[in-house]
Amino acid sequence: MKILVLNCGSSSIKYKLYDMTDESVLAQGGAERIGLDEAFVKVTLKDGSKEKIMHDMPSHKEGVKFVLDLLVDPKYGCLKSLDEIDAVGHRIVQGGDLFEKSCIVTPEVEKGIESLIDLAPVHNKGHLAGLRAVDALMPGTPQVTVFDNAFHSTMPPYAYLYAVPYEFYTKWHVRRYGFHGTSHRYVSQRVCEFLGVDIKTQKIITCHIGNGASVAAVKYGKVIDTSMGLTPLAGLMMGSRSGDIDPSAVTYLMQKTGMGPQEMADFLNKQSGVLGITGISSDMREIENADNEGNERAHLALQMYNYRIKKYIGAYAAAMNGVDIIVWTAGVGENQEGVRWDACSGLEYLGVKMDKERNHVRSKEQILSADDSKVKVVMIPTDEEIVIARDTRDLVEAQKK
Ligand SMILES: Nc1ncnc2c1ncn2[C@@H]1O[C@H](COP(=O)(O)OP(=O)(O)O)[C@@H](O)[C@H]1O
Ligand SMILES: CC(=O)OP(=O)(O)O
Ligand SMILES: [Mg+2]
Repeated sequence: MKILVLNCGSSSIKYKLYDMTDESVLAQGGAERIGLDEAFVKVTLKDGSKEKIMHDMPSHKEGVKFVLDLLVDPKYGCLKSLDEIDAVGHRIVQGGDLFEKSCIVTPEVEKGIESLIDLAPVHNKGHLAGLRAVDALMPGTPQVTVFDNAFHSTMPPYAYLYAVPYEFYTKWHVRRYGFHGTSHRYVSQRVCEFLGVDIKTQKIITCHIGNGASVAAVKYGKVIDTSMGLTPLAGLMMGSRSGDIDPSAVTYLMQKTGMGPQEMADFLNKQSGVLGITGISSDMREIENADNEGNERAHLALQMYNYRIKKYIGAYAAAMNGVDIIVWTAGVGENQEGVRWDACSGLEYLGVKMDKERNHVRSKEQILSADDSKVKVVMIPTDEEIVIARDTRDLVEAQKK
């Protein structure tokens, strides 16, 4: 069975084509700057090298079409015909309380995802455009949606409710949902396989630190709390998102500046976080470089960023009455040793003792803590796409029966 996995962002499409007989990746790449000038696709070639192909993609429909064209291209692809693709799996960030499990796409599912656009404004619009583009270009091909909030659906009400009038929850579904669930699920399960322990006995804190970033408390295999909330804006400080902020600061600023809700939401999602503090970039590699060159705001942003991760680790150790494993994953978590080192320093009281040499590593399954550390700190490179491909295979096969 061949499965195409698509992660359609607001201006990007990441794709991976799998042969599910051995879960090998047949083709992969990513389109960027969709809807903007100078759009391009970066394709990983068979020898592992990457090539950038400039191509105008005014919308996701053209983006998906170009990705599909590349899959049947003799140089960049590996298929003779798109008919060889048995199913397409999509990452969907917000399923709200409509979707707590992966599902086969029907017109009702599409409508449900559309109704949730306001609760993941940066993400759901692109996902829907991707689903519809596949519908139009590969009619009849089964599609499966895998939701970022699904793994967090085990949180108890006392963790997911906000302390506002209860009707806000019953009428408007305002509550904590949590995101990056596919990643938190993958790394919490994988770290237990890696360490040879039973997940049902472990208290795990998973740190998914990428451009979007979140922490989850996974107790005995189930999420009991996570840092993102109603939308992916809450919790940690991120590339361009504020993370936690006093709601009064938001209403105060709206009064003072005359900004409306949409404009304010744009500021909090796109102009805040590391970008907002430094004025340099939302890309953590650039911030690390600027810090090394003595830029004070970059230094401050890193201190804020790491301090907030540390606070969530402490909070979730308290929530679980201890912690056995801390996992680091995603772009920053896998590549930036300084972030891991700072966020895990000063946690000796919890039984965390990092090993500097082991921590000097990138994107590899590896223990980062010292042998005598009570808590195992481990890096597990995330693989959201394989989880999506497996769910897609399972649902499509079950439907055939
Ligand atoms: N070698 C690297 N490759 C990719 N991202 C990296 C690397 N080192 C650091 N990063 C940082 O990781 C972040 C992107 O993480 P990623 O998990 O890809 O985010 P997202 O999936 O939310 O786009 C950026 O801030 C980037 O600077
Ligand atoms: C939910 C979320 O923040 O996703 P991403 O990290 O891909 O932006
Ligand atoms: Mg990501």
